[in-house]
Amino acid sequence: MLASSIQRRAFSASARNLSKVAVLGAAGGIGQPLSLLLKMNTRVTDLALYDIRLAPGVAADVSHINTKSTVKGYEPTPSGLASCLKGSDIVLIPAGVPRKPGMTRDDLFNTNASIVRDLAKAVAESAPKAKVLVIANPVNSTVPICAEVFKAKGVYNPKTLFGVTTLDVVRASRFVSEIKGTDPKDEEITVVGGHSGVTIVPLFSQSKHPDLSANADLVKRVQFGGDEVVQAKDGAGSATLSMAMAGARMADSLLRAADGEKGVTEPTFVDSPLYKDQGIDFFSSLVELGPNGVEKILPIGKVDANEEKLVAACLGDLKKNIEKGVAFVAQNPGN
Ligand SMILES: NC(=O)c1ccc[n+]([C@@H]2O[C@H](COP(=O)([O-])OP(=O)(O)OC[C@H]3O[C@@H](n4cnc5c(N)ncnc54)[C@H](O)[C@@H]3O)[C@@H](O)[C@H]2O)c1
Ligand SMILES: O=C(O)C[C@H](O)C(=O)O
Repeated sequence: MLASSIQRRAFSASARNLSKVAVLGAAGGIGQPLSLLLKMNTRVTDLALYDIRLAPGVAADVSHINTKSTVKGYEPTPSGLASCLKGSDIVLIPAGVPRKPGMTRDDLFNTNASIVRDLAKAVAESAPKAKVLVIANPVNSTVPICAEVFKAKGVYNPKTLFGVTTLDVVRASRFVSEIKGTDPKDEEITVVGGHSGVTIVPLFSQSKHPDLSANADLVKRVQFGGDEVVQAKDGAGSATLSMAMAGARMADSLLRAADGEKGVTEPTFVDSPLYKDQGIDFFSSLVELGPNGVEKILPIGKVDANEEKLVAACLGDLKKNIEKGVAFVAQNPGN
Protein backbone atom coordinates (compact mmCIF):
# COMPACT_ATOMS: atom_id res chain seq x y z
CA MET A 1 0.00 0.00 0.00
CA LEU A 2 2.70 2.41 1.12
CA ALA A 3 4.98 1.29 -1.73
CA SER A 4 2.29 1.90 -4.32
CA SER A 5 1.52 5.37 -3.03
CA ILE A 6 5.25 6.18 -3.12
CA GLN A 7 5.40 4.84 -6.68
CA ARG A 8 2.41 6.98 -7.65
CA ARG A 9 4.09 10.05 -6.19
CA ALA A 10 7.34 9.23 -7.96
CA PHE A 11 5.45 8.79 -11.24
CA SER A 12 3.57 12.05 -10.96
CA ALA A 13 6.78 13.89 -10.07
CA SER A 14 8.67 12.39 -13.02
CA ALA A 15 5.74 13.07 -15.40
CA ARG A 16 6.00 16.79 -14.69
CA ASN A 17 7.91 19.05 -17.03
CA LEU A 18 10.43 21.62 -15.91
CA SER A 19 8.60 24.88 -16.39
CA LYS A 20 10.15 28.30 -16.68
CA VAL A 21 7.58 31.07 -16.32
CA ALA A 22 8.37 34.71 -17.12
CA VAL A 23 6.41 37.75 -15.94
CA LEU A 24 6.88 40.99 -17.91
CA GLY A 25 5.68 43.90 -15.77
CA ALA A 26 6.53 41.96 -12.60
CA ALA A 27 6.91 44.98 -10.31
CA GLY A 28 3.42 46.33 -10.95
CA GLY A 29 0.15 46.08 -9.08
CA ILE A 30 -0.65 42.78 -10.80
CA GLY A 31 2.93 41.67 -11.39
CA GLN A 32 3.92 41.47 -7.73
CA PRO A 33 1.04 39.33 -6.38
CA LEU A 34 1.11 37.28 -9.59
CA SER A 35 4.81 36.55 -9.03
CA LEU A 36 4.01 35.57 -5.44
CA LEU A 37 1.28 33.14 -6.55
CA LEU A 38 3.55 31.64 -9.23
CA LYS A 39 6.26 31.12 -6.60
CA MET A 40 3.70 29.14 -4.60
CA ASN A 41 2.91 26.93 -7.62
CA THR A 42 4.98 23.75 -7.38
CA ARG A 43 4.72 23.19 -11.15
CA VAL A 44 6.82 26.31 -11.75
CA THR A 45 10.49 25.40 -11.56
CA ASP A 46 12.02 28.74 -12.67
CA LEU A 47 10.44 32.13 -12.23
CA ALA A 48 11.88 34.98 -14.31
CA LEU A 49 10.81 38.55 -13.50
CA TYR A 50 11.23 41.58 -15.75
CA ASP A 51 10.07 45.17 -15.46
CA ILE A 52 11.40 48.58 -16.42
CA ARG A 53 11.90 49.18 -12.67
CA LEU A 54 12.37 47.12 -9.53
CA ALA A 55 12.28 43.57 -10.90
CA PRO A 56 15.47 42.48 -9.08
CA GLY A 57 13.99 43.80 -5.81
CA VAL A 58 10.70 41.95 -6.29
CA ALA A 59 12.66 38.81 -7.22
CA ALA A 60 14.84 39.05 -4.08
CA ASP A 61 11.73 39.34 -1.93
CA VAL A 62 9.79 36.49 -3.60
CA SER A 63 12.90 34.29 -3.68
CA HIS A 64 12.87 33.94 0.12
CA ILE A 65 9.63 31.95 -0.03
CA ASN A 66 10.57 28.38 0.77
CA THR A 67 9.34 26.58 -2.32
CA LYS A 68 11.76 24.80 -4.66
CA SER A 69 11.67 27.08 -7.70
CA THR A 70 14.48 29.48 -8.55
CA VAL A 71 13.60 33.17 -8.92
CA LYS A 72 15.59 35.74 -10.84
CA GLY A 73 14.93 39.40 -11.54
CA TYR A 74 16.38 40.98 -14.68
CA GLU A 75 17.73 44.43 -15.43
CA PRO A 76 15.68 46.73 -17.70
CA THR A 77 17.95 46.36 -20.72
CA PRO A 78 17.41 44.53 -24.02
CA SER A 79 19.83 41.82 -22.90
CA GLY A 80 18.09 41.58 -19.50
CA LEU A 81 14.76 41.08 -21.26
CA ALA A 82 16.24 38.50 -23.64
CA SER A 83 17.79 36.51 -20.78
CA CYS A 84 14.53 36.66 -18.83
CA LEU A 85 12.63 35.22 -21.78
CA LYS A 86 15.13 32.62 -22.96
CA GLY A 87 13.81 29.08 -22.38
CA SER A 88 10.45 30.28 -21.03
CA ASP A 89 7.49 27.93 -21.44
CA ILE A 90 4.97 30.54 -20.36
CA VAL A 91 5.21 34.33 -20.60
CA LEU A 92 2.64 36.48 -18.78
CA ILE A 93 2.37 40.14 -19.83
CA PRO A 94 0.78 42.47 -17.27
CA ALA A 95 3.06 45.37 -18.37
CA GLY A 96 1.14 48.52 -19.17
CA VAL A 97 -0.79 51.35 -17.57
CA PRO A 98 -4.10 50.75 -15.78
CA ARG A 99 -7.30 52.81 -15.99
CA LYS A 100 -8.38 55.76 -13.88
CA PRO A 101 -12.07 56.61 -13.21
CA GLY A 102 -13.83 57.84 -16.34
CA MET A 103 -11.56 55.96 -18.74
CA THR A 104 -12.45 53.00 -20.94
CA ARG A 105 -9.93 50.24 -21.58
CA ASP A 106 -9.63 51.57 -25.13
CA ASP A 107 -8.31 54.84 -23.65
CA LEU A 108 -5.21 52.84 -22.63
CA PHE A 109 -4.50 51.90 -26.25
CA ASN A 110 -2.16 54.81 -27.06
CA THR A 111 0.22 53.91 -24.22
CA ASN A 112 -0.11 50.15 -23.99
CA ALA A 113 -0.12 49.26 -27.70
CA SER A 114 3.56 50.11 -28.15
CA ILE A 115 4.56 48.53 -24.81
CA VAL A 116 2.93 45.25 -25.83
CA ARG A 117 4.24 45.44 -29.41
CA ASP A 118 7.82 45.83 -28.20
CA LEU A 119 7.53 43.08 -25.59
CA ALA A 120 5.96 40.78 -28.21
CA LYS A 121 8.99 41.39 -30.45
CA ALA A 122 11.28 40.36 -27.64
CA VAL A 123 9.19 37.22 -27.06
CA ALA A 124 9.34 36.39 -30.78
CA GLU A 125 13.13 36.71 -30.71
CA SER A 126 13.94 34.97 -27.42
CA ALA A 127 11.01 32.64 -26.62
CA PRO A 128 9.17 31.99 -29.90
CA LYS A 129 7.65 28.74 -28.66
CA ALA A 130 6.36 30.07 -25.33
CA LYS A 131 2.69 30.19 -24.45
CA VAL A 132 1.97 33.91 -24.19
CA LEU A 133 -0.71 35.17 -21.81
CA VAL A 134 -1.66 38.78 -22.45
CA ILE A 135 -3.11 40.64 -19.48
CA ALA A 136 -2.34 44.25 -20.53
CA ASN A 137 -5.41 46.18 -21.69
CA PRO A 138 -7.18 46.66 -23.98
CA VAL A 139 -6.96 42.86 -24.34
CA ASN A 140 -9.30 42.96 -27.37
CA SER A 141 -6.56 44.90 -29.19
CA THR A 142 -3.32 43.84 -27.47
CA VAL A 143 -3.80 40.18 -28.42
CA PRO A 144 -4.15 41.02 -32.16
CA ILE A 145 -1.09 43.28 -31.76
CA CYS A 146 0.93 40.29 -30.50
CA ALA A 147 -0.40 38.13 -33.33
CA GLU A 148 0.66 40.69 -35.96
CA VAL A 149 4.14 41.00 -34.45
CA PHE A 150 4.54 37.21 -34.33
CA LYS A 151 3.34 36.94 -37.96
CA ALA A 152 5.86 39.57 -39.07
CA LYS A 153 8.61 37.64 -37.28
CA GLY A 154 7.42 34.33 -38.82
CA VAL A 155 6.72 32.68 -35.46
CA TYR A 156 2.93 33.03 -35.11
CA ASN A 157 1.27 29.97 -33.60
CA PRO A 158 -2.43 30.56 -32.88
CA LYS A 159 -2.38 27.73 -30.35
CA THR A 160 0.01 29.56 -28.02
CA LEU A 161 -1.40 33.09 -27.82
CA PHE A 162 -4.00 33.77 -25.13
CA GLY A 163 -5.82 36.89 -23.97
CA VAL A 164 -6.50 36.44 -20.27
CA THR A 165 -10.26 36.76 -19.67
CA THR A 166 -10.31 34.50 -16.61
CA LEU A 167 -11.21 37.40 -14.30
CA ASP A 168 -14.60 37.71 -16.01
CA VAL A 169 -15.61 34.15 -15.06
CA VAL A 170 -14.12 34.54 -11.59
CA ARG A 171 -16.31 37.62 -11.08
CA ALA A 172 -19.41 36.04 -12.60
CA SER A 173 -19.11 33.02 -10.33
CA ARG A 174 -18.65 35.21 -7.25
CA PHE A 175 -21.51 37.60 -8.12
CA VAL A 176 -23.94 34.71 -8.73
CA SER A 177 -23.00 33.08 -5.43
CA GLU A 178 -23.76 36.37 -3.64
CA ILE A 179 -27.28 36.39 -5.14
CA LYS A 180 -28.01 32.70 -4.66
CA GLY A 181 -26.26 32.18 -1.31
CA THR A 182 -24.13 29.39 -2.76
CA ASP A 183 -20.44 28.49 -2.75
CA PRO A 184 -18.75 30.22 -5.74
CA LYS A 185 -16.80 27.04 -6.47
CA ASP A 186 -20.12 25.42 -7.45
CA GLU A 187 -21.03 28.27 -9.82
CA GLU A 188 -19.39 27.80 -13.18
CA ILE A 189 -20.50 30.60 -15.46
CA THR A 190 -19.51 30.68 -19.11
CA VAL A 191 -18.47 34.15 -20.28
CA VAL A 192 -17.70 34.69 -23.97
CA GLY A 193 -16.75 37.51 -26.35
CA GLY A 194 -13.95 39.87 -25.37
CA HIS A 195 -12.71 41.74 -22.32
CA SER A 196 -14.35 45.16 -22.14
CA GLY A 197 -17.86 46.42 -21.41
CA VAL A 198 -20.47 45.05 -23.80
CA THR A 199 -17.99 42.67 -25.42
CA ILE A 200 -18.12 40.65 -22.14
CA VAL A 201 -21.08 38.29 -22.52
CA PRO A 202 -22.08 36.08 -19.57
CA LEU A 203 -24.22 33.08 -20.56
CA PHE A 204 -26.31 32.49 -17.45
CA SER A 205 -28.80 30.37 -19.43
CA GLN A 206 -26.08 27.67 -19.48
CA SER A 207 -25.60 27.84 -15.69
CA LYS A 208 -27.55 26.25 -12.83
CA HIS A 209 -29.65 29.43 -12.76
CA PRO A 210 -30.96 30.09 -16.29
CA ASP A 211 -33.38 32.69 -14.86
CA LEU A 212 -30.41 35.00 -14.23
CA SER A 213 -30.05 35.80 -17.92
CA ALA A 214 -33.02 38.17 -17.44
CA ASN A 215 -31.27 39.90 -14.53
CA ALA A 216 -30.01 42.99 -16.36
CA ASP A 217 -28.25 44.38 -13.26
CA LEU A 218 -26.22 41.21 -12.85
CA VAL A 219 -25.31 41.08 -16.56
CA LYS A 220 -24.18 44.71 -16.32
CA ARG A 221 -22.21 44.01 -13.13
CA VAL A 222 -20.24 41.26 -14.89
CA GLN A 223 -19.69 43.44 -17.97
CA PHE A 224 -18.54 46.42 -15.89
CA GLY A 225 -17.00 44.66 -12.88
CA GLY A 226 -13.65 46.25 -13.73
CA ASP A 227 -15.19 49.74 -13.43
CA GLU A 228 -16.41 48.90 -9.92
CA VAL A 229 -12.78 48.37 -8.83
CA VAL A 230 -11.45 51.36 -10.80
CA GLN A 231 -13.99 53.64 -9.06
CA ALA A 232 -13.32 52.16 -5.61
CA LYS A 233 -9.54 52.62 -6.05
CA ASP A 234 -10.30 56.25 -6.95
CA GLY A 235 -7.41 56.97 -9.30
CA ALA A 236 -4.90 54.48 -7.85
CA GLY A 237 -5.40 51.84 -10.55
CA SER A 238 -7.62 48.90 -11.39
CA ALA A 239 -8.02 45.30 -10.26
CA THR A 240 -4.66 43.84 -9.23
CA LEU A 241 -5.22 41.18 -6.57
CA SER A 242 -8.21 39.43 -8.15
CA MET A 243 -6.39 39.72 -11.50
CA ALA A 244 -3.27 38.14 -10.07
CA MET A 245 -5.40 35.22 -8.87
CA ALA A 246 -7.06 34.92 -12.28
CA GLY A 247 -3.71 35.09 -14.14
CA ALA A 248 -2.16 32.51 -11.82
CA ARG A 249 -5.15 30.24 -12.39
CA MET A 250 -4.78 30.51 -16.18
CA ALA A 251 -1.05 29.76 -15.96
CA ASP A 252 -1.69 26.80 -13.67
CA SER A 253 -4.28 25.39 -16.09
CA LEU A 254 -1.71 25.55 -18.92
CA LEU A 255 0.93 23.91 -16.74
CA ARG A 256 -1.45 21.10 -15.76
CA ALA A 257 -2.39 20.54 -19.41
CA ALA A 258 1.32 20.53 -20.34
CA ASP A 259 1.87 17.83 -17.71
CA GLY A 260 -0.71 15.65 -19.47
CA GLU A 261 -3.84 16.36 -17.43
CA LYS A 262 -6.91 15.86 -19.62
CA GLY A 263 -10.08 17.93 -19.72
CA VAL A 264 -8.52 21.20 -18.54
CA THR A 265 -10.69 24.05 -19.84
CA GLU A 266 -10.53 27.82 -19.40
CA PRO A 267 -12.27 30.73 -21.11
CA THR A 268 -9.69 32.68 -23.11
CA PHE A 269 -9.48 35.15 -25.99
CA VAL A 270 -7.82 33.29 -28.85
CA ASP A 271 -7.56 33.12 -32.62
CA SER A 272 -10.93 31.45 -33.07
CA PRO A 273 -13.02 30.07 -35.93
CA LEU A 274 -16.30 30.92 -34.18
CA TYR A 275 -17.01 34.29 -35.87
CA LYS A 276 -14.36 34.37 -38.61
CA ASP A 277 -17.15 34.39 -41.20
CA GLN A 278 -18.08 37.82 -39.80
CA GLY A 279 -14.49 39.07 -40.00
CA ILE A 280 -13.79 38.53 -36.28
CA ASP A 281 -10.54 36.63 -35.90
CA PHE A 282 -10.33 36.55 -32.10
CA PHE A 283 -13.02 35.51 -29.66
CA SER A 284 -13.12 34.32 -26.07
CA SER A 285 -14.91 31.07 -25.36
CA LEU A 286 -14.25 27.96 -23.37
CA VAL A 287 -11.05 26.36 -24.66
CA GLU A 288 -9.75 22.89 -23.89
CA LEU A 289 -6.04 23.14 -23.16
CA GLY A 290 -3.38 20.57 -24.02
CA PRO A 291 0.41 20.21 -24.05
CA ASN A 292 0.64 22.47 -27.11
CA GLY A 293 -1.70 25.15 -25.79
CA VAL A 294 -5.10 25.34 -27.47
CA GLU A 295 -6.36 21.77 -27.94
CA LYS A 296 -9.95 22.49 -28.89
CA ILE A 297 -12.08 25.63 -29.09
CA LEU A 298 -15.53 24.81 -27.80
CA PRO A 299 -18.61 26.32 -29.47
CA ILE A 300 -20.51 28.88 -27.43
CA GLY A 301 -23.49 26.50 -27.28
CA LYS A 302 -27.16 27.29 -26.93
CA VAL A 303 -28.01 30.84 -25.89
CA ASP A 304 -31.38 32.34 -25.05
CA ALA A 305 -33.04 35.40 -26.61
CA ASN A 306 -31.52 37.86 -24.09
CA GLU A 307 -28.06 36.48 -24.74
CA GLU A 308 -28.50 36.52 -28.51
CA LYS A 309 -28.88 40.31 -28.24
CA LEU A 310 -25.78 40.54 -26.03
CA VAL A 311 -23.71 38.54 -28.52
CA ALA A 312 -24.90 40.78 -31.37
CA ALA A 313 -23.92 43.90 -29.40
CA CYS A 314 -20.52 42.35 -28.55
CA LEU A 315 -19.51 41.54 -32.11
CA GLY A 316 -19.61 45.12 -33.46
CA ASP A 317 -17.30 46.53 -30.77
CA LEU A 318 -15.04 43.50 -30.81
CA LYS A 319 -14.45 43.75 -34.56
CA LYS A 320 -13.42 47.41 -34.24
CA ASN A 321 -11.08 46.68 -31.28
CA ILE A 322 -9.37 43.85 -33.19
CA GLU A 323 -9.01 45.92 -36.37
CA LYS A 324 -7.49 48.77 -34.34
CA GLY A 325 -4.77 46.44 -33.01
CA VAL A 326 -4.01 45.05 -36.48
CA ALA A 327 -3.88 48.55 -38.02
CA PHE A 328 -1.57 49.79 -35.25
CA VAL A 329 1.14 47.26 -36.09
CA ALA A 330 0.76 47.88 -39.83
CA GLN A 331 1.20 51.64 -39.31
CA ASN A 332 3.70 51.47 -36.44
CA PRO A 333 5.90 48.42 -36.97
CA GLY A 334 8.52 49.85 -34.56
CA ASN A 335 12.22 49.11 -34.79
N1 LIG B 1 -6.91 41.16 -18.51
C1 LIG B 1 -7.47 41.56 -17.39
O1 LIG B 1 -8.48 41.00 -16.95
C2 LIG B 1 -6.87 42.70 -16.61
C3 LIG B 1 -7.26 42.90 -15.28
C4 LIG B 1 -6.66 43.95 -14.57
C5 LIG B 1 -5.74 44.80 -15.19
N2 LIG B 1 -5.41 44.58 -16.48
C6 LIG B 1 -4.41 45.42 -17.15
O2 LIG B 1 -3.10 45.03 -16.74
C7 LIG B 1 -2.19 46.13 -16.93
C8 LIG B 1 -1.32 46.31 -15.70
O3 LIG B 1 -2.10 46.71 -14.60
P1 LIG B 1 -1.39 47.03 -13.18
O4 LIG B 1 -2.47 47.40 -12.25
O5 LIG B 1 -0.47 45.93 -12.82
O6 LIG B 1 -0.55 48.34 -13.56
P2 LIG B 1 0.74 48.93 -12.82
O7 LIG B 1 0.97 50.28 -13.35
O8 LIG B 1 0.60 48.76 -11.35
O9 LIG B 1 1.90 47.95 -13.29
C9 LIG B 1 2.35 47.89 -14.60
C10 LIG B 1 3.83 47.54 -14.58
O10 LIG B 1 4.26 47.45 -15.93
C11 LIG B 1 5.58 47.98 -15.96
N3 LIG B 1 5.94 48.33 -17.32
C12 LIG B 1 5.56 49.40 -18.07
N4 LIG B 1 6.14 49.36 -19.28
C13 LIG B 1 6.88 48.23 -19.31
C14 LIG B 1 7.71 47.64 -20.29
N5 LIG B 1 7.90 48.20 -21.48
N6 LIG B 1 8.32 46.47 -19.98
C15 LIG B 1 8.14 45.90 -18.78
N7 LIG B 1 7.37 46.41 -17.80
C16 LIG B 1 6.75 47.58 -18.08
C17 LIG B 1 5.55 49.17 -15.01
O11 LIG B 1 6.85 49.55 -14.61
C18 LIG B 1 4.71 48.60 -13.88
O12 LIG B 1 5.50 48.00 -12.89
C19 LIG B 1 -3.07 47.32 -17.27
O13 LIG B 1 -3.04 47.56 -18.65
C20 LIG B 1 -4.46 46.89 -16.84
O14 LIG B 1 -5.48 47.55 -17.53
C21 LIG B 1 -5.95 43.56 -17.19
O1 LIG C 1 -11.10 47.30 -15.53
C1 LIG C 1 -9.93 47.39 -15.87
O2 LIG C 1 -9.48 48.35 -16.48
C2 LIG C 1 -8.97 46.29 -15.50
C3 LIG C 1 -9.42 44.94 -15.90
O3 LIG C 1 -9.62 44.80 -17.26
C4 LIG C 1 -10.60 44.43 -15.12
O4 LIG C 1 -11.50 43.84 -15.72
O5 LIG C 1 -10.60 44.59 -13.89
